[in-house]
Amino acid sequence: MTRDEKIEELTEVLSAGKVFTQQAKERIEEKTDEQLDYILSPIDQCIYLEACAGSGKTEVLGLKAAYEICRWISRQTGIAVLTFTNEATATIADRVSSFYGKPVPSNHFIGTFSSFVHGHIAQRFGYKFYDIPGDRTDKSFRIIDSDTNPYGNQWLNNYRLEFPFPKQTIYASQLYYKGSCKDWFVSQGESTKSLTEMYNSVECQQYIAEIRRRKNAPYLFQLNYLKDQIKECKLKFWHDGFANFDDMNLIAHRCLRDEIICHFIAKKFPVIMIDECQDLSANELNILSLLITAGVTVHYIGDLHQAIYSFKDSCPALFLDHLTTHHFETMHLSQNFRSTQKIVDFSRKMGGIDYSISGSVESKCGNYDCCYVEYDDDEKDAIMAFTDMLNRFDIPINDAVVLVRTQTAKQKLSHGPSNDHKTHPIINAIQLWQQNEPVARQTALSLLAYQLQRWMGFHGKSNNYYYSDEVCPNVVSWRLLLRNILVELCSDPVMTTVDELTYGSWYSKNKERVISVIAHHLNTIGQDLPVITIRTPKGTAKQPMVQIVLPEEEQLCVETIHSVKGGTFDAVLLLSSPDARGKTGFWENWLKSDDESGRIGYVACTRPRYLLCWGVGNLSDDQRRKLEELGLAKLNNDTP
Ligand SMILES: Nc1ncnc2c1ncn2[C@@H]1O[C@H](COP(=O)(O)OP(=O)(O)OP(=O)(O)O)[C@@H](O)[C@H]1O
Repeated sequence: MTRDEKIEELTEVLSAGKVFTQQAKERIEEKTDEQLDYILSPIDQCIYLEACAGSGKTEVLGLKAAYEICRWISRQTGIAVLTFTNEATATIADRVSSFYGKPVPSNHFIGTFSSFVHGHIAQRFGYKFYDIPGDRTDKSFRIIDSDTNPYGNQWLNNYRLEFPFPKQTIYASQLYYKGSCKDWFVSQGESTKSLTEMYNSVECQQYIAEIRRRKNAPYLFQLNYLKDQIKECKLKFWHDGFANFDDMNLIAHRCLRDEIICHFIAKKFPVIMIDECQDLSANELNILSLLITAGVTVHYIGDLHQAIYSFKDSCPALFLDHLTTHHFETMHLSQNFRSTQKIVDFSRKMGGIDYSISGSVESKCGNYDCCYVEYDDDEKDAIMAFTDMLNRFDIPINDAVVLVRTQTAKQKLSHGPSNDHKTHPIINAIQLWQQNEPVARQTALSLLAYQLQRWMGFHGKSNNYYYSDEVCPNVVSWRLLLRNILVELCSDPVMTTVDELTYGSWYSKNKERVISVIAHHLNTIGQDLPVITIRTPKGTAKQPMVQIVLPEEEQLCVETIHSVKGGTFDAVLLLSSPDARGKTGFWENWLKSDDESGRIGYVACTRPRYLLCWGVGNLSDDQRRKLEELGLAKLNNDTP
C-alpha cells in the first residue's frame, strides 16, 4: 500500500457513518509511515511495537484501537485496551473516543491492567477455587493493603505466618510472590525482603539452631517447612475471602489454569492491547501467557529502555523471553517528536540503543543542548548555573525541572533554607512568610525552626522543619507552633518594616519582642526558651535591610525521575548524587545501559525538548573526558 492509500483506508474506516472533523483528518495525515504501518497491522498476529521515547505511543495506540473498534462486528466480544494508571487510562480513553467520534460500545474495555484482572477474572471466578465461607453472599475478595496496621486490626493475628523469625511477626497481608525469582517476599513499611534471604541470615539461623538444640530436634524448621507454612498462611487468608493487591494476580492465574474459564475470557476479549508494556510484572506476564495460549492476540506498545519498575517485579529479560515463546512480531517507532537531535543521539548512546532514532525539534541552545556542570559541595550551585542557562536561552523557568533520584533528595532541595537566608533567619522568615506563597512559607517555617534549634540545642532534619520529639510531641503541632509564631511576628508593623532601616537598627528595635513572642508560644507546648541575647550578626549592623525574595533556583520545580516518566519539559537538570553511595542516583551508574540504573538515567535524559544538563560533583580529568566523549559540553561560568 502507498502512503496515500494507507491514509485513505484509515480515514474511510474512521469516518464511516459520522461527521469527521478537519482536525481529525489532519491528525491522521501527520502520522509517519511507521505509525501508519502499525495502525494498519494485522489484529490476528501478536505484535510488539518497540517505540522509542517521544514517539507518540499513546496517540498511536489510541488511533489503532479506534480503527479496530470501528471494524469490530461482534457485540458480545471486544477489545481490552490496558494501561497501568488511572491517569494513563483517562488519556487513552480520550484519544480513542476522539478518533472513534462517539461513545465506545460497552463490549470493549479500556482500563487499568489490574481493574481488568480483578473485575473480569479474579473477583468473578476466584471463589470457585477458594471456598469463601458459605454464609457470605458476596463472594468477592476483600483487598487488604500490605501496610494495614496489625495493631489496630487484631483479626490479622489469625493470618500470622507460623515460623520463628527472630523479633518479627509476619502476616499474610504482607506476603507477596515475585514471579521473576520464584520467591516469597515480605513487605513491611518501606522495606521488602526475600523470605529465603531472611531465613538464611545469620541471625535467623542462630535462632533456629538454638531452638533445635533446646528441643533436641535437629530436623526442625527446614526451608521447605517455611515454604509450606507460607502457602498455608496465604491459603487460609484467601479461603476466608481476603487478599492483598498482588494476590489478585495469583488468584487470576489460578482461575485461568482452568481451561473453561480461560477460553471464556479469551472468547470475550480476543484482542488485548497494552500500553507501557515494559512495566508488566512477571506475574502479569504469566497471566497473559495463559490467555495467548488460549488464542488471544496481544499487542504490546512500550520501550524496554524505560523499564524502571523492578520494585514491581518488571524485568526486561523476562519480557523478551515471553516475546520469543509466543512468536511476537516486532515493529518499531523510531522518530522522536519530543527532543532535538543532539539530545536524541546522546540518550540513544547512553541507553545502548542499536537502531537509529531521528529527533524532530529544532535546537535552541546550539552546542549546549546537552551539557554538564560540576558542583563542589552544594548541589544548589548546579541549580544556579542551570538557571543562568535558562535565562540565556530564554526558556521559562516553569517549563524546566530539576530531576533527582529519591524523595529525600527532592525534599532536601525543595524546602531547605539556603545558607544565604541563615544569616538573618528570623528577619528572612518574617519576610518570606508575608509573601504568602507555598515554597516561600515552607522556607519561612524552616528558617524559624533552624533558629529555634540553635537557641534550644535540639537536633532535627532540615527537610522536616528541624522537628525533634525532645521538644514537641508530633510534627503537626510543631508546624502549627512555628506558624503561630510567624503570624504573631508578622502582625506587628514594627517587625515588618524594612524601608530605610539597617539590620542593626531592626535588631535593636525588635529583639526583646521577638524573644517574648517566641517564649510565649513555646510555653503553650510546655517548653521554655533558654536565656538568650539576640545580637546583630557580625558585619551586617550598618548594612541597609533588603527585602528578600527566593532566588529563582528555589522556584524551579524539583521532581523524582520516576514521577516524570511519560512527561515532557523544555529543559531538564539531571542532578547526580555527589558520590557512588547514591547508587542509581549517581551519574556513573546511568551509563550502565544493561542495568536498571542506566534505564533510570535514560528516562530522565529523554524528557527535555531543548536542554539537557547533568549536574555532577567534581570530576577527575578522565571522568570529564568520558562525559564529553558521550556528547555533553562542559558548562563554564562564562558559558556561552
Ligand atoms: N506523527 C506525528 N507528528 C507530529 N507530532 C507527533 C506525531 N506523533 C506523535 N507526536 C507528538 O509527539 C509528542 C510525544 O509523544 P508522547 O508524549 O505520546 O510520547 P511517548 O511515546 O509516550 O514518549 P515517552 O515514552 O518518552 O514518554 C506528543 O506531543 C505527540 O502529540
